[in-house]
Amino acid sequence: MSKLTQSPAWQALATHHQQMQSVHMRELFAKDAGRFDSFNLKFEDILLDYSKNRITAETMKLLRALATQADLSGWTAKMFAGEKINTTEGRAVLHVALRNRSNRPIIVDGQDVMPAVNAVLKHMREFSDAVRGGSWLGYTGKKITDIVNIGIGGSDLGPVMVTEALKPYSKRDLKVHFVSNVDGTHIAETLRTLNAETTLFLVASKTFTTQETMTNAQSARAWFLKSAGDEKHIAKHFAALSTNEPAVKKFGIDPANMFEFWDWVGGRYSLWSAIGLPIALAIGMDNFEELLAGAHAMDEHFRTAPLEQNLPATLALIGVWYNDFFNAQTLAILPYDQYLHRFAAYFQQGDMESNGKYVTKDGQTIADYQTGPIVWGEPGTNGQHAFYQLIHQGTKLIPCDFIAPAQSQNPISDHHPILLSNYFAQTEALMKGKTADEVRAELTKEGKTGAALEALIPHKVFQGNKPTNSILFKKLTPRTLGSLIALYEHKIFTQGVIWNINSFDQWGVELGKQLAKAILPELGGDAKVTTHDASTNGLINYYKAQR
Ligand SMILES: O=P(O)(O)OC[C@H]1O[C@@H](O)[C@@H](O)[C@@H](O)[C@@H]1O
Repeated sequence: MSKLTQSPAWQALATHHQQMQSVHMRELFAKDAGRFDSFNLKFEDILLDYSKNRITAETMKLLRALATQADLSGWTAKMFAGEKINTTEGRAVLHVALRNRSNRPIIVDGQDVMPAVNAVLKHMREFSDAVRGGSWLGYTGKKITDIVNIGIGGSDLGPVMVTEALKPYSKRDLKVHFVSNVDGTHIAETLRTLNAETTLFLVASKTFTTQETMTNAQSARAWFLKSAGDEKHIAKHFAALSTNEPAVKKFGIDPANMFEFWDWVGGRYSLWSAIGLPIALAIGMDNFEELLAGAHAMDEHFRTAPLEQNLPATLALIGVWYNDFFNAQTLAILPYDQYLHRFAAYFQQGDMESNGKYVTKDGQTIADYQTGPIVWGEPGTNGQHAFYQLIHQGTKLIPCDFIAPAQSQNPISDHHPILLSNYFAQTEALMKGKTADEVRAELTKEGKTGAALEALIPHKVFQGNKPTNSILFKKLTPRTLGSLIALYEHKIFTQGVIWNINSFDQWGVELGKQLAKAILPELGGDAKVTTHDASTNGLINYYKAQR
C-alpha cells in the first residue's frame, strides 16, 4: 500500500465511505432544511452550491484533514513564492505572477519577475491598441481586419476558449482565427477567405519548435509571400509569442514583434502571458487586464481563505472523494452558456495534462489510488439531448459541474429563463431521481394498468443520488471569467498536491512526438517499411500503397 492510502486521513475517509455508500442525497435533504446554507460558498458574485453531493459535514471535515495532511498550504506558499515545484523540469510555477495585479515582488533565481511581466503587458497594450485602433498598417497601407493565431495545446486552447467566452466584449470587425492542427485542411480552410494585405499572423509557441505550429507557420509565411513578394513585409504581418528568442529571429520575425514569456509559465497555464495577445487584440487590453484582475482575486482567495471557505480547495476535495473513494472515472463540465462552449475542452488539457500521472513526485509508481479524472463536457442544453441519458440512467457514476450566468449577454424573449430552468431542473433530477412509486402513480394517472404498467416501471425509474456542483454567477464578464479559470486551475493544483504528483510537467506527450519523427522519413519513397511491429509496418505499407 502507498504512503497516501495508508495515511490516517485517507484511512478515515475509507471507513467513512463505507457508511456513505448507501446514503441517498434525498434523505440528506429531507433531514436538513439548512443543507444549502451549510454547503455553499461565495466568491464575489460567484456562488458555489455543493450541497447536491454525497457528503455530510463529517465528509468535508475528513476531506479537509486530507488536504492538511498533504500540506496544501505549504505547497501553495511554495508555488506563490516562486519555488521550483516543477522538479522534473527544474522550474518555478508562476502563472500567478502573470496576473499579480498587486505587484508584490515574486523572486525567481534572485530576481523579481514583476518588472518583466509588466513590460510585456505594456508591449501588448501598445501593439493591440495600434492594431485595434487602425494605426498598424499592412504592407499596402491597409488596416488589419483578420488575426490568425497559429499555435497548439496551451498556445491555442486558452485563447480560443477566452475569445469565444468574451465575444460580447470583442471588436467585431477584427476577426480572430485559430489554426492548430497540422492537418493542412485547418490552415487551408482558414486562409481561403483571407487577404494577405489585411491579415496579421501570431505564431504562438512557448518552445518555437513544436512541429505542428512550425509547419503551419511556414505555410502561412509562404501564403503571405505569394501575395506580398518581398520578405521585408513580414515585419508588418507576423508577430511571435514565445520564450525562444533565437528561434523567433531565425524564422525571420522582427524582434520588435516578439512578445516574451518565461519557462516558469506552463503551456496550459499561459493564456495570462503573451500567449493571451489574441485575446487582447479581440477584447482590448483593458478587458484583458480585467481578466487578469479576476484571476488575481481568485489567487488571493485561494492563498488566504481557510479550507472551510476556500472554493478551489472545496471543488478539489469533492473531486477526490468521487475519484478515489467512489471510483468515478470522469468529470463532466457542463456550462449553461453558449459562450463557454470551449470551457470543457480547455480544462480537458488543463486537468488531464496536469494530473494524468501514474508516478509520484518521488518517482514511485501509483498502484492503489486514482489520479486525474477524464474531463469532458458540452454546453447545456445540447448535452441534455445527447449524453445525459447515461448520466441519469447509466451504470457509471459521473460527477458533474453545472455552470451558468444569472444574466444573459443576449436577453432575447424568454430564452434565458428557459435555459436556466433546465440548468436548475437537471441537478434536481440527478439528485432526487424518481422512485418506482412515483412512476407507478404517474402511469396510473395516464390510464396504464396491469402487466403493461408493471413492465414499464423499471425503465422509468431514476435512481438519483448523482452528484453535482452548481456554479452560478451574475454575468460572464472578463473579471468573472478570470476568476472561474483560476478557480479550476487551483482545483487542479490542490488535487495534484493530494495525489503527490507533479501537475506541471507533461512527459506523456513526448513518446508519440519521438516516434512520429522517426516515421516521417519512412513515409517517402516506395520502400517497404519493416522497422516496426507488424501492425505499425502493416499500416504504414497500406498507406504507401494507397496514397
Ligand atoms: O507552446 P508550444 O511550445 O508550441 O507547446 C504546445 C503544447 O505542446 C504539447 O506537446 C504540450 O507540451 C502542451 O503543454 C503545449 O502547450
